[in-house]
Amino acid sequence: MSLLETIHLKKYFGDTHAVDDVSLVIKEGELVSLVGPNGAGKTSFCNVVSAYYTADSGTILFKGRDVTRDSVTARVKAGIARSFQLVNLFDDLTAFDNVALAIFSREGKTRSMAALARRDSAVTGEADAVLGQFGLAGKRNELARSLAQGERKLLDVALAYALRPKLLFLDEPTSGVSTRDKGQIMDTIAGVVRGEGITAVVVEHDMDVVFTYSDRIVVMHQGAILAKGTPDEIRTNEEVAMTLIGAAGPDAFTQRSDHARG
Ligand SMILES: Nc1ncnc2c1ncn2[C@@H]1O[C@H](COP(=O)(O)OP(=O)(O)OP(=O)(O)O)[C@@H](O)[C@H]1O
Repeated sequence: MSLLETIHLKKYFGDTHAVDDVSLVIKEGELVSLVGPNGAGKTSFCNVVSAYYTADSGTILFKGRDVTRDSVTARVKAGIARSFQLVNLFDDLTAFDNVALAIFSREGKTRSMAALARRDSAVTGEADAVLGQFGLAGKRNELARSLAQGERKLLDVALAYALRPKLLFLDEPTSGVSTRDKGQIMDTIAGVVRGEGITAVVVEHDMDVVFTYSDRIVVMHQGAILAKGTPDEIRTNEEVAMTLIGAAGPDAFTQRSDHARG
């Protein structure tokens, strides 16, 4: 069943067609990777769907309802959440307090409720459970600023997850971490979203990660959709390979990652 449908969605910045007539259906429960060269429009697409940018034209249907003109808050309430390319944490608060505050904000309360959050057993129980799901229970009392980069990325995703979305946009959740940490981060994220039946759209540059974890891949180029399909279909799509890695041949992705490893 379709969870999200964009119809002829457009967002322009002057002459830049950041999102250019994108019609896309995201089905309930799938993990979709959104890939494309720098400037392809991936983040802009996420921003328009999550209301950080206003669409110039087109329609966004979420669970069949037109949310195109709804605010960020209204879309979060409807079940759309996102994390950002640059993590969005309160650095001077502990991992636990960051999650507790996300839970409070879901309830429409504000940062000034931090002290109260710590005494609210429903919130503390849920925050600890979320930290556990993201493998961060041992980091509960550490300041966000002191966490390793991979832990910060996971905590950032945990905050978006704490909003209890039906649809979660994750903007480059593995950027800036080692290859080994990428696997661990994606294992954790995929485990949580699949376990909870959350639909996820992941912006990602690392094609090894993309091919390993995606149910479906959407390739953007110059604001538009260049291709979409299963990992096997995208892996063997020569136009996609030329656009993403500048190499031709049906095995281009495999050779490229063998080369990178070897
Ligand atoms: N707020 C903005 N103001 C002006 N131009 C913008 C804005 N946001 C995005 N753009 C432009 O829109 C185009 C698409 O950018 P976007 O960040 O969506 O691409 P991307 O595929 O996410 O790139 P990357 O992989 O580098 O993050 C780029 O040309 C970018 O400069």
